[in-house]
Amino acid sequence: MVIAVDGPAASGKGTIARALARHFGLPHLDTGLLYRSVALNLWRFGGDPGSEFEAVRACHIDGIGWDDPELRSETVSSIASRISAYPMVREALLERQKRFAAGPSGAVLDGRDIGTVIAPDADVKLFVTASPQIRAERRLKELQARGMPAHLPDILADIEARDARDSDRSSAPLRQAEDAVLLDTSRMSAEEAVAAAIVIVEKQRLG
Ligand SMILES: Nc1ncnc2c1ncn2[C@@H]1O[C@H](COP(=O)(O)OP(=O)(O)O)[C@@H](O)[C@H]1O
Ligand SMILES: Nc1ccn([C@@H]2O[C@H](COP(=O)(O)OP(=O)(O)O)[C@@H](O)[C@H]2O)c(=O)n1
Repeated sequence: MVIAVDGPAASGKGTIARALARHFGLPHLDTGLLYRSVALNLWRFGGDPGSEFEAVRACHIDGIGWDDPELRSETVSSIASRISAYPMVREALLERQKRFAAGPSGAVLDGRDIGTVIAPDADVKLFVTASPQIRAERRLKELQARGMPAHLPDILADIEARDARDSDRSSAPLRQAEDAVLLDTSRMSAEEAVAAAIVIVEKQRLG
C-alpha cells in the first residue's frame, strides 16, 4: 500500500505520516528533508538561494545525515522554501522519491506534491491542513521546546510567505489532489489527528 500525505507547513502531516508508517508497517520518507538537505548544502558552501544554477549544484545530498539539527533551523527552512520552487531542483530530487514510492513493501511519503506528482497512483491520499494561526502556534511550541528563540508574529508571517510560495510556484505547486481526502487538524490533538487518519486509510483501502 502506498499512502501520500500532503499539506502546508506545520499542518501535522509529518506526525501523521510517521504514525501511519508505524501502524501499517510501511517505510516512510519525509520528502521535506530532501529539500532541506539541498538548502543546508547550499548554505554551507555559501551559495546564493536566488540562483537556480547554484541550488542545483547543491543537490548532491548523500553526505547529509537526516538527524543533523541544522536541517530544522529557520534559516534552512526559509532557504528550502525558496529553492524548492526551482524546476531543476525538483527534477534532481524526483527519481529518488519515485523509487521510494515504488518500493516492494509499499510506502508512506509526506510533502507537498506526493499525491499529484510523486505518487499519483497512491492507494490513499491525505491532504492535511490547519489554519495558519494554529500552525504558527504549533511551530512556536516546537521551537521553544528545542530552546530556540521564537516570536509568534514572525513565525506566522513566515508560514504565510511559505504557503504563498508553495501554492504559487509553477512547478508542482501545493494543491489537494482531486482524489485526496481533506483532514483539517485545527481542532484536533495530534493523537486525534492520527486516529482520524488511520480511519481514513482503513476506509479508503477497502474502497
Ligand atoms: N493535531 C495536532 N495538534 C497539536 N500539535 C500538533 C498536531 N499535529 C502535529 N503537532 C505538532 O506540531 C508540530 C508540527 O507538526 P509536524 O507533524 O512536524 O508538521 P509538518 O510535518 O506538517 O510540518 C510538531 O511539534 C507536532 O508535534
Ligand atoms: N514534496 C515537497 C516537500 C517539501 N517541499 C518544500 O520544502 C520545504 C521544507 O519542507 P518540510 O515539509 O520539511 O517543511 P514543514 O512543512 O515541515 O515546515 C517546504 O517549505 C516546501 O516548500 C516541497 O516543495 N515539496
